Amino acid sequence: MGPPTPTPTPTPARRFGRPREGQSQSSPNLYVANCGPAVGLSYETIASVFGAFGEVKAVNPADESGVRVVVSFAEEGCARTALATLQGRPCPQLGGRCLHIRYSQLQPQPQPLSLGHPPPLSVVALMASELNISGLYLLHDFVSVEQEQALIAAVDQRPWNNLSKRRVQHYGYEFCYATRNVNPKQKLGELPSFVLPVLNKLSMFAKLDITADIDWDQLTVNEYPPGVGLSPHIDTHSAFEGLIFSLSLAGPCIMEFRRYADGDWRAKASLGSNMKIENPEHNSNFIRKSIHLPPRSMLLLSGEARYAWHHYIPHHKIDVVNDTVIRRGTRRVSFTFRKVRTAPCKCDFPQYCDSQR
Ligand SMILES: O=C(O)CCC(=O)C(=O)O
Ligand SMILES: [Fe+2]
Repeated sequence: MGPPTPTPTPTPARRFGRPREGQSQSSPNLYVANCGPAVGLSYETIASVFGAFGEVKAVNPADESGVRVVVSFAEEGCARTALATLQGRPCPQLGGRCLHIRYSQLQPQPQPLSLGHPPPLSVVALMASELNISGLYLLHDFVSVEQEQALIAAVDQRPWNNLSKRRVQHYGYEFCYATRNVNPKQKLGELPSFVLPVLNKLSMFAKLDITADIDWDQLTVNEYPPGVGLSPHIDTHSAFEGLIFSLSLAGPCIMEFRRYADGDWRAKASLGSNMKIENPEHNSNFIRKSIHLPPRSMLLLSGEARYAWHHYIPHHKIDVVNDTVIRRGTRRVSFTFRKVRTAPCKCDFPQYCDSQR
């Protein structure tokens, strides 16, 4: 068997192109060649280098090569200065690479409705910063393809528990789906040694001013067959501490975040409201934001993202990420790292908090 082909990140590449005839030749978007995750430069690093010229709204892959990106500034003037300063010169902050830069324009797109699937409900973000949810972070390429393979091989050698639509493994503490909680008095053991490289790398988040130096003691591995998702939920506040990391492996998914206007949908149902909301999917009183989680990316839920937003993986065989149609052809395996809570939660979101009711 040859080396695994990394699953390509769906890109908004076709959304951008060279300015066409009749289109303005300058733009807030820059096409930048010779940098990207394939040469060890993360989107965050690129955003910070270009951020020296003004507010960067997004850095997107320009195609599936991993060495071409589109940097979108909030203002055209900032793109102009960045292009004039960086074009064709070695950039010390980007490993001395010589960048090839030109303007790039957002191109009008045909609607993909003829493909026989519903239109996307909302724009799907590729970077957490686009969602503007406090405490939500996404790091692309958090593990290498080789590490991904080793992690998957390790869990495939261990027994899976079958749920109705997906399989799970629990380490550290068993997670009980009926109570959505753990029994803190029943420790199964330490986290397995095959996740140590991942745990060590979590300290990278310290750069984001988050103390990630935590003694993680609960790991849930989820295996989702193609098209299987996860119901909207907030991880029980009293069960786990305030940082939850989730590593996506093998296949991608879209994760939707929902902020319910009336607090927790369950609170309303249990108050005997005549709205009879038994399932959050029947309550439309929320705002939603979606993000694409590619394989090998690490998601962090903290603060408001962890405590006040439901997270949800829609049950779709086909996801539409902006103009790109992605078939979930492979299983997705996620590793969710959590710290079991030993004292009541005292978060700033009592309306969602089972410790504060
Ligand atoms: O699969 C994931 O990334 C999320 C899993 C999750 O939300 C959970 O186990 O509570
Ligand atoms: Fe969760």
